[in-house]
Amino acid sequence: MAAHAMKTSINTSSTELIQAPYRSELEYACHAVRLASKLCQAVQKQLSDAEKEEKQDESPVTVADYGAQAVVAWALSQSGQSVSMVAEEDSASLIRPEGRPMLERITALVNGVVQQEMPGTSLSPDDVVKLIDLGGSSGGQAGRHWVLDPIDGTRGFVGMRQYSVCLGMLQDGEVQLGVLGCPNLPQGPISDNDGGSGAMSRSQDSDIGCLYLAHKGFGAYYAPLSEPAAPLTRVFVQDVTEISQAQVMESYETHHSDHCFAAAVAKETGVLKAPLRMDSQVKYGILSRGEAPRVFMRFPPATYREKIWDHAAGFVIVEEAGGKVTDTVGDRLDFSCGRYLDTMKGGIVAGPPNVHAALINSIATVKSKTSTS
Ligand SMILES: Nc1ncnc2c1ncn2[C@@H]1O[C@H](COP(=O)(O)O)[C@@H](O)[C@H]1OP(=O)(O)O
Ligand SMILES: [Mg+2]
Repeated sequence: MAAHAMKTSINTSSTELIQAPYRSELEYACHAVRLASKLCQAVQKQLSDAEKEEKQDESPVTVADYGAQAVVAWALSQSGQSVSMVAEEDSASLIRPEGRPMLERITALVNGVVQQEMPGTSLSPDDVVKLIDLGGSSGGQAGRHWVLDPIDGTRGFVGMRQYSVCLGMLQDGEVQLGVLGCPNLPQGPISDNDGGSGAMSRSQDSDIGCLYLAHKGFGAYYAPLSEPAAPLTRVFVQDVTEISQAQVMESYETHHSDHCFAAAVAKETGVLKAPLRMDSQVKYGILSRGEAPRVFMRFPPATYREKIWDHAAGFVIVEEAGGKVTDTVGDRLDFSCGRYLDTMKGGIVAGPPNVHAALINSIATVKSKTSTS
């Protein structure tokens, strides 16, 4: 496939990224995430009041999920390089006869986005199926694999809360690039309301929508999601100088992460502030931007199998912002084992290094207290 000229996706001119080996790939990735975020925003705006109320009808999120995956695959393919992608969705349910109406809705949405980029382009339903199925790679230790969650935080998307478009790039088993599109995240200071639907109620504001990106060895950066030409700002995790003032970030959904266990760990460590509950990987973005001393903890049910696309982008962004991201025994996350993070033990702890070790110790203490009580 011939490479096409890219519109500006990020303004790397005054940053260390000028020297980075995967700078071009990062530019394509940022462009892809911006386009997919645009598609998701359009669908979320159209959610009817009934859909918001009932949260029963999963079709808007399904359409946006598939559509965002197709748009990312299309935008990455514009580089002219072959694309191997480990992504959440596949076309199995769309290629059945009863999936045809959904496939047609998705195709119309995808064309709406790609035609703005490249007038005259018209993708057929078959093209869209092929793009979605580029996500069927099994990843692993060798070669290059893009890692995509087209909508992380589907509950947040339907609930008009936070969600993110998450794209990472694995090269020989290491996450080299990460891009997080956070369409509902305020650009200014986060308040506790922003975890719920508070941020959406200020959706008329222009100060909503954030893009975080990182290149291994070359830093983590922020830009407003809708301003491709804006200069990138380098971001750093904030150290915790007073543990009582640190804030724990955790899942909004109670069944995604054990809030009681997190509260016990926070207490054991000396944290006094109430937690900030938010959906999706936006929490990694908030941690990396360092506006306040925060940490992120996730304790999923033991039966839950964690996927690489739910953490790859956030992982490299936080690490490049100077933070530490491990499982609950302090081991680095390993993204080279295929589609799942199967070596991860117990969940995820992320934060500035000066408090990360204290959290890991507290987890061990709380576990031993619960097993002996
Ligand atoms: N039963 C579950 N337990 C733990 N995590 C889950 C569960 N179901 C979905 N998730 C995933 O939790 C992540 C959301 O992060 P958070 O819990 O921090 O809001 C998403 O990746 C979501 O998947 P999905 O991307 O399919 O929505
Ligand atoms: Mg996800």
